[in-house]
Amino acid sequence: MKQTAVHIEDVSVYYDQNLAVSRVSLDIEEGDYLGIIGPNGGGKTTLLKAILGLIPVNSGKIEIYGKRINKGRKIMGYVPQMSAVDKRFPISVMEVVLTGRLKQGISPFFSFRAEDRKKAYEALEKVGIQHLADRQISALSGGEFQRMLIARALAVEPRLLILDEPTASVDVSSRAQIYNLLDELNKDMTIILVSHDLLAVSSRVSKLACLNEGLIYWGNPELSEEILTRLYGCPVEMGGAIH
Ligand SMILES: Nc1ncnc2c1ncn2[C@@H]1O[C@H](COP(=O)(O)OP(=O)(O)OP(=O)(O)O)[C@@H](O)[C@H]1O
Repeated sequence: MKQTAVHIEDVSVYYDQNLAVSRVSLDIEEGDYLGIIGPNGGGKTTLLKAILGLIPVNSGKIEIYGKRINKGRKIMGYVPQMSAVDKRFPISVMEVVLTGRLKQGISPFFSFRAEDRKKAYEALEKVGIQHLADRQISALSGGEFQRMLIARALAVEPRLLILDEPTASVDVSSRAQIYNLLDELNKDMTIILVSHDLLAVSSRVSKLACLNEGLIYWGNPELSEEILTRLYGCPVEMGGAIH
């Protein structure tokens, strides 16, 4: 039997008095490729952050490979929304990817080991931008920037890769490259992907969760008109991305 990678049980998250995620329960099995879709403000990023242990849950519990979150965190790689990252920061691609190798409790005179540099370079090779290792991040295209963020998450050597809209702000060919890369990575790791790209998500993922505060649907990636209407509160075309 497959191991449960993420166990989410009756989880609710509030920001002050405002409910963002309401009583969500779902299990993600080892090797799954879960897509999470839903309207703006539907709680997708909040749920990802709760899985990562970046924000506390107000009720319910989350376990990563059978353990409470803090212990599981080292096995998760996170690709945040690109808009959450300052592109103007004067730092090279390699330096960003190396931050994925940082351990907690480092000293002020910390320096990366040769092993860290090797792993970071391998992560860049995996996403196909090793030739950009020394480039400043301000000089990257949208697609290259996204792949750098994925490389940073891979440098953690995660069992679980969590991505928040990795195809936002990239062109059609970069989008296809990123989806192909995720298909490849899914051979070795469990993936959770938040996306507004309904067609791509429903054709690539192995499980689908539809979130609008509460879980509207969870199961095989078969999107019906009825589910989409309930999710977005209006009739929706499958054709493209929804923002
Ligand atoms: N740091 C915060 N403080 C207060 N409220 C927040 C905070 N972050 C998110 N929220 C609110 O929580 C709700 C869920 O937001 P969240 O970002 O999780 O949604 P989302 O589904 O990821 O949206 P989007 O598709 O637009 O990225 C929204 O109403 C949002 O305004």
